[in-house]
Amino acid sequence: MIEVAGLEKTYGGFSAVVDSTFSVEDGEVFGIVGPNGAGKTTTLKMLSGLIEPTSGEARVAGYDSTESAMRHHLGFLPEESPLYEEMTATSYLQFFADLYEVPRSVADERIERALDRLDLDHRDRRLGDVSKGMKRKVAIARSLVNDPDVLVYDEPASGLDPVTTNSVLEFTRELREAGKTVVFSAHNLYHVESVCDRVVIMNEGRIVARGTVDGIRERHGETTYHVYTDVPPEVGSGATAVDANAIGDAEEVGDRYRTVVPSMDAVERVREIVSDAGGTVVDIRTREPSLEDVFLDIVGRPMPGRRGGAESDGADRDAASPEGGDRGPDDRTEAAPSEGT
Ligand SMILES: Nc1ncnc2c1ncn2[C@@H]1O[C@H](COP(=O)(O)OP(=O)(O)OP(=O)(O)O)[C@@H](O)[C@H]1O
Repeated sequence: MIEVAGLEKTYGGFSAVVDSTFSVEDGEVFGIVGPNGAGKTTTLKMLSGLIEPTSGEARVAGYDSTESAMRHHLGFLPEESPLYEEMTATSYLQFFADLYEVPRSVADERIERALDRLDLDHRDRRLGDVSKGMKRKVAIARSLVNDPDVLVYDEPASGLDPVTTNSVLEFTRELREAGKTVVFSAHNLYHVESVCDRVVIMNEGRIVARGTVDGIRERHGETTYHVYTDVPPEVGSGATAVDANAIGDAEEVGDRYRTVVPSMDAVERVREIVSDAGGTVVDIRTREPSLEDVFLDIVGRPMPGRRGGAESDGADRDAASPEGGDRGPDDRTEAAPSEGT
C-alpha cells in the first residue's frame, strides 16, 4: 500500500530526510517516532504529496506521491490544523467534501457518521469557539471526507487531554479494523506502543531502528532484574570489582533495599552477598524495557557523526559523537499544509 524507497529531502545543504526506505501493508497502523527535527513531518509531507522528494520515491495506493490522483486515496492530518473559524463543523466538512466532489447525500451520511463516532458535540457552533480537542476531531473528520484508503496523521493526539487522547487513539484502532492503512507520527511513545503494528525510529533524518514494538524492544532493550533484600548488598565486603560493576548501588525502598542488575547471574551474586551479611532476598522482579527506554537508549545519546548514524542493529548504540544537537535551519517555508490540500 505504501512503498518508500531511498527517499531524501534536502534543504540547501541540509538533509532533513536521508535514504529512507520502508513499506506499510494494507490495514496496518505504522508509527514514525523520533525526537524534534528527526524528519518525521518531512517524511509524512512527502508521502502526502505536499512536498517533493529531492530523490527517491514514495508510492501510495499504487500512485507516485507526486501524482495528484494519489490524493483521492489519502487523508492527511497536519500537525497544526487551523480551521476556518467562522464555519461550523458541519459546514466546514461539507465544504471539503465538495472540494473532493463527493455527492452531497454520500457526504452528509459520511460526515454524520464520523462526527457521531468522534463524539463531536456543538456541531453548529462556530469553529473559532470550540475547544482544542474538538478542533482536532474536526480535522480528523476532515481527513475522512473523501473516504481514503490511507491516512497520514502528524501527531494526531498531541496537546489533547487524556480522555480526548484515548478517544483519538481508539478511533485510530477502529480505522485499522475498517481496513484503512494509517501512518502516524508521535512524540508520545505510549501512544505508539498502544496503537502501532510496526514502527520506525528516526533520528537526524535517518531510520535508526524498525520493526514491531516487541521486536525493537527485544533487539535493542535489555531486561533488568530488580532484587529486593532485607539488608543492603554491601559491595566491598568480600565482593569483587566485577560485582561492583554488575551490582551497583542499592536503593532504600521502605524497609527493603532494591538492587537493579542486568542478569540472573548477578541476581545470584546479590543473593550470596546478602546471605553472607545475614540477610535474604525477599523479592525479585523483572522489568522489560518500554519503547521509551529503547528510544532513549538509541536516540538519547549522540549518534555517530552528524548524519552518520547507520541503521542500528544494537551494536553501535554506545558510539559517541562530538556533534549533537544542531540540526540546521528551522525555516519551514516550503509547502506548509494549507486548507484545501
Ligand atoms: N522548509 C524547510 N526549510 C529548511 N529546513 C527545514 C524545512 N522543513 C524542515 N526543515 C528541517 O528539517 C528537519 C526535520 O524537520 P521535521 O519537521 O521533518 O522534523 P520532525 O521530526 O517532524 O520534528 P518535530 O517533532 O519537531 O515536529 C528540521 O531540522 C527542520 O528544521
